[in-house]
This record gives sequence, structure tokens and C-alpha cells, in this order.
Amino acid sequence: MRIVGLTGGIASGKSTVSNLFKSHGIPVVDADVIARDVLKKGTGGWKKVVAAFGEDILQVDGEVNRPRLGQIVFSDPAKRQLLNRLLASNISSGIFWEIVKLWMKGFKVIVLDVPLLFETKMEKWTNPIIVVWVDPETQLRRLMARDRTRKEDAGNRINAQMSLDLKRTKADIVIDNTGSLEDLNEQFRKVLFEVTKPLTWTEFGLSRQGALSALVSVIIGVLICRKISGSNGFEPS
Ligand SMILES: CC(C)(COP(=O)(O)OP(=O)(O)OC[C@H]1O[C@@H](n2cnc3c(N)ncnc32)[C@H](O)[C@@H]1O)[C@@H](O)C(=O)NCCC(=O)NCCS
Ligand SMILES: Nc1ncnc2c1ncn2[C@@H]1O[C@H](COP(=O)(O)OP(=O)(O)OP(=O)(O)O)[C@@H](O)[C@H]1O
Repeated sequence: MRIVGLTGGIASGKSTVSNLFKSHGIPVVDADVIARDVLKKGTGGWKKVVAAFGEDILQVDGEVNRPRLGQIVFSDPAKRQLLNRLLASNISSGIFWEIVKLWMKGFKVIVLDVPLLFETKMEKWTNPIIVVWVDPETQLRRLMARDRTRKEDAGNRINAQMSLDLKRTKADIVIDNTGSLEDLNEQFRKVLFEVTKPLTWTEFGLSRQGALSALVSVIIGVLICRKISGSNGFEPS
């Protein structure tokens, strides 16, 4: 199974690109959705976060008041790191099980949409890595319009992530989403072709998944040879 990494900055257009993949029948594992699930009332993540941040972050119904927690963590790097640490294992195991479910259903290509793909080092699982890039002014404008936030809050959220310019240097494929939705669709068509074409043997061999499969195949091959020949296969006869 090929796991395509999809990342970018906040409001750079990852969900918009995810929706294009979904509309072509390619399933998307969305880290933001999983991060929401692991913070639902009564879950292990919720308990850890309430113990660390106090009951002031809760609404009257007991669910986490997300805008309030967001204001706390996006204006204080130490508190953000604490929240990241508390939820990291819950989020990564949630992602892992979603991938396993899709693999068991027989999907050959899936997309992993993770805003913090590089920050959490999850890019190692993915090939190729797509970065949805946008220029800083457009990013700020779209974020403020979508979330109806003040410039300062939007700026804090943008600055809480690795810069988009650095992310683009780590990408295999860059989608420039500064233009219109038609421009995005045009770029997406080429990306879709790239990610759905079969891996060449060289790409397969160079990918981590390919290298691991090759190693496992060699080990199995050696074991079979040893079984057949009855010797350990390494000693001179
Ligand atoms: C702080 C929370 C409660 C704010 O919730 P809110 O509904 O306002 O925002 P939402 O979850 O929709 O996130 C919106 C965007 O913010 C960015 N973002 C979220 N968490 C983080 C973080 N810890 N660091 C940097 N950026 C983040 C992402 O680009 C994300 O797409 C929430 O973002 C959260 O629980 N974050 C920690 C979990 C996490 O790391 N999520 C990212 C998944 S990799
Ligand atoms: N090419 C575009 N032209 C105009 N608006 C766009 C374009 N691409 C995305 N948008 C809008 O910009 C906003 C941010 O896009 P989107 O929600 O896809 O970003 P995201 O990267 O998924 O954000 P987040 O990190 O918060 O999950 C949305 O309101 C979306 O409709």
C-alpha cells in the first residue's frame, strides 16, 4: 500500500486537496479528525489534558472548550508542547489503526493528511510527500476569513508551525495554492496521475517500505534456501 503524505501550513488548503482525493475514491486519514476524537469527553486524552490544564478549559457539558484551549496553547509554546506531548501517542495510535483498517479493506493508495507531518517525523511513513504551499499574505487572509479570527490570533497559529518555506524544501511534490480553485484543480490532476501510477522498481527499492519488504524477502529467501539445501548456506562446502 502506498501512503501519500499530505501536509502544509494552517489554512494553506490541505482539507481542500484532501476533498479532491476523496472525490476520486482515495481515502484520507485526517490527523485533525483523530486529534478531535482523542480529546472527546471521558477519553484517555481528555483525562490527561484536564488533569494538566484544569477544569477551566471545559464547557458546561464537560467537552473541551476548543477555542479557549487554542488561545492558551497558541500563545504559549511551552503549553503547546505540553499538549502535544500529552496527545502524541493517542494521535499516532489512532492514525496507525486507521491505516491498518484501510489496508485490510484492500486500498492500494491512501492519503495521510497531517498538519504536523514533519514536526512529528511521520513523513518517514509516507511516499511521496506533498506540501500544499501558499504565500504568507494569502494564508493569513484565508485563515482570518475562515475562522473569523483577529490578525494576532491567526498570526500566533501560523507561527506555531514550521514555516511553509522550510516545509516546501522537504517535499517531493509542491502544490502552490496561492491562485484560484481552478489553478488548484489543474495542479491536482497532475498530482493524482503521479500518486496513482505504479512504483518503478527503482522507486520501490529506494522507498523505506520497499527497502523493508526487500529485506524481509531476502531473509525469507535465505531461510527457504537453508531448508532446501539442509545447510546454513554460508559456509564453504
Ligand atoms: C488546541 C486545539 C484544541 C484547538 O482546536 P481548534 O478546533 O481551534 O483547531 P483545530 O483542531 O481544528 O486545528 C486547526 C489547525 O491548527 C493547527 N494545529 C493544531 N494543533 C496544533 C499544534 N499542536 N501545533 C501547531 N499547529 C496546530 C493545524 O494546522 C490544524 O489543522 C486543537 O488544535 C488540538 O487539540 N491540538 C493538539 C492536537 C494536535 O497536535 N493536532 C494536530 C494534529 S497533527
Ligand atoms: N485556491 C483557493 N482559493 C480560494 N480559497 C481557498 C483556496 N484553497 C482553499 N481555500 C479556502 O481557504 C481556507 C483554508 O483552506 P483549508 O481549510 O483547505 O486549509 P487547511 O490547510 O486544511 O487548514 P487547517 O490546517 O486549519 O486544517 C478555506 O476556507 C478554503 O475554502
